[in-house]
Amino acid sequence: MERNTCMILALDVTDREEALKIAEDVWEFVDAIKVGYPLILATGLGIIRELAEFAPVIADFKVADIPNTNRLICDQVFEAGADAVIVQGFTGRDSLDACIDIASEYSRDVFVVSEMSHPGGAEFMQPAAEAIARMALEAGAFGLVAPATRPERVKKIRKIVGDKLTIISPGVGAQGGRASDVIAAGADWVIVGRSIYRAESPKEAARKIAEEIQAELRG
Ligand SMILES: O=C1C[C@H](C(=O)O)N([C@@H]2O[C@H](COP(=O)(O)O)[C@@H](O)[C@H]2O)C(=O)N1
Repeated sequence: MERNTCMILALDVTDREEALKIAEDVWEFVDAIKVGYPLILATGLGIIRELAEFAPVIADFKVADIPNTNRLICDQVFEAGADAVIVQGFTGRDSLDACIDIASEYSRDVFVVSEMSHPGGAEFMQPAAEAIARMALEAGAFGLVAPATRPERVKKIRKIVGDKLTIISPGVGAQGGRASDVIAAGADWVIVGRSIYRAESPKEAARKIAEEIQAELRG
């Protein structure tokens, strides 16, 4: 993924037309579009190829099963045209390896969730987050998901992986995180959903956040 806007759109709408309209409106302000169960369950996997016309697509399925099932899932995801997949790390190294093996067959990328951004992410995942980050690094993942709601955690996880893994951070806006704070803490991309797709003008909302990020990067 080319890094220039440092922003990923989380397109969690459940209508195909609305999804395509928002993608058309905001594509110039994002480096990728993240889709997940809400949109895919509502419209089917075909939306991935349609959105790929606007930007690289990250399939956020939080893949978290035994190795064989993970393999089967990731095969479908990349067959559908996704550029990357988001998987959970808490299921352990063999399950992660299965995802990375399939991704490398398609020359595609795997992001591993280290710690989730909502309050519950601090209960069971936070204690394991650093070990998951180390595992992702050793396993050859492309990147990590780390919480924009806790920039100090992103800083800690960045220390563990150095510049070897890309960090993408959800939790900006609706969950209380600030884009500039988490970029300053070491995230490479921020993931933004409701603050854009629920805005009066998604285009203007995306422009505003992109400008905030660029101001932070200029220092
Ligand atoms: O820890 C995580 C993991 C997960 C992810 O990105 O993998 N997300 C996703 O990021 C987006 C934030 O949306 P909004 O809150 O801007 O509307 C949604 O698609 C969430 O499912 C998190 O919010 N936190």
